Amino acid sequence: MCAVKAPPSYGYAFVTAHRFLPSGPLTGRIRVPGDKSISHRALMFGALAVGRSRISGLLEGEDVLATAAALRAMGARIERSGDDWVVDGVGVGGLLQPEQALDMGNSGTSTRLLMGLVASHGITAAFTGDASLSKRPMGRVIDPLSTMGASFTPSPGGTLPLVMEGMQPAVPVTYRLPVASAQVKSAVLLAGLNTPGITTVLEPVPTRDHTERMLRGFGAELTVEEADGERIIRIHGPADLHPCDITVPGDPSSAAFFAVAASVVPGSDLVIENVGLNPTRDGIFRVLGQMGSDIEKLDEREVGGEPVADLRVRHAKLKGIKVDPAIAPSMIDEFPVLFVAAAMAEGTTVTSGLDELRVKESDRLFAMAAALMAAGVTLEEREDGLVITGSGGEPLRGTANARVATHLDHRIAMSMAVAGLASRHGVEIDDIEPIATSFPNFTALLDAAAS
Ligand SMILES: O=C(O)C1=C[C@@H](OP(=O)(O)O)[C@@H](O)[C@H](O)C1
Ligand SMILES: C=C(OP(=O)(O)O)C(=O)O
Repeated sequence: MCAVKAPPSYGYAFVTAHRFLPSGPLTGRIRVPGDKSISHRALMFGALAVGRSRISGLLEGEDVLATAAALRAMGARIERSGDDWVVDGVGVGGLLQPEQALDMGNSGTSTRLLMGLVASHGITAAFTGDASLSKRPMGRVIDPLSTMGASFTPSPGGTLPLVMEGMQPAVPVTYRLPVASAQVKSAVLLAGLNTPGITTVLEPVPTRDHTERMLRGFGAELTVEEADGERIIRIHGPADLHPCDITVPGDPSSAAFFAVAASVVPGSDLVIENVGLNPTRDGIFRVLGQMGSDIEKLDEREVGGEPVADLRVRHAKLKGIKVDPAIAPSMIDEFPVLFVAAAMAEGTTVTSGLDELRVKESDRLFAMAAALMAAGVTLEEREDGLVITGSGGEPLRGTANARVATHLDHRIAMSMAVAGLASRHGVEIDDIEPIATSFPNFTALLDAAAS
């Protein structure tokens, strides 16, 4: 443990550098926090229901808390109650105009989904975010929401900060997604909640389907059909949402860091409890399986309408593979840590079709290429993926003073923490503060599993 707090270069809060040292086996049982995507949606749909929803297992990460704060600013009551959270909704159409700018912090999901909600309410809202979020493209939601009637004043390049004016009643549209994005799909469907008529999203490449599953659970009239190889999702508005009790399963994106860590650190035998395994999210476990990992699903069950299991992960000799780009949407946030698994495998791993990684919290292809090279990994950065030559299970050989830059990206920080466990000298990360956006107890769990 070497944590050094220092003033940041980007202007607020603190940065905390941390060296993740080579580790002994990961063992025992751990439980990762609630799913981030489901937590955002539970708060939003609860806020639009008439009555009180109760949420257990909510992720208390900064991203989800930014969603909660924004919904409060628009009239919902959201409070922690013991271990649960309660949400008193305002009803679809009932969002109030926020008095101040909505601070979205680091969270793309909060921003794009809330823009969808505001689009069909007769209110004006300003959205701001941190240095990372302020670089991310919002044109992808501005385009369809404009055709529904909302108007926008974004910063140059279609980014935050921006001001938007919703339109009530908005106009129902049929929108074919030009990019495989659950955030864009959800923004249009959420705008459709308060739009009279049928709003349709055509989805050529399936993405995570929590919005569809959960909106139906809250009582929306939403149908999903498949035709000519695409999903057709229709929402009938205006919708009446009824309150729900929701149990949020563990986040597979968070579990992935521990699944890779236990796979690459010799002697590991770790159980990760309560992991959500929705087929639109479980690509990482399928790809690790193709690489020869030893991951067993125990006690498969359903939690909150989602498939869940405990995962027993044992150290295994991984081999490099060519990753099918078609699997990317079901593991889009897990590529940084997959690259670490590839760095420890025998042979070469080739990834492609990953252009979307360039517009996440950081350019994740660039950031991971630079970080892994600093950790001693041989790789090639291509336009749409990385080609990584694995160490064959040998600890990564970076120099003792190598330091990696996380670019305000929690997933780069956690992936390189895992690389540190499997390295000869450890890996120093310039700033671990962003980890709190999605996985506040990450280092505590790592210390517990590796002790
Ligand atoms: O809808 C969601 O909850 C999310 C969708 C994905 O983003 P895109 O829709 O931009 O791919 C993912 O990267 C993000 O962490 C969460
Ligand atoms: C991309 C991510 O989140 P968001 O888009 O919500 O910032 C992520 O959590 O990896």
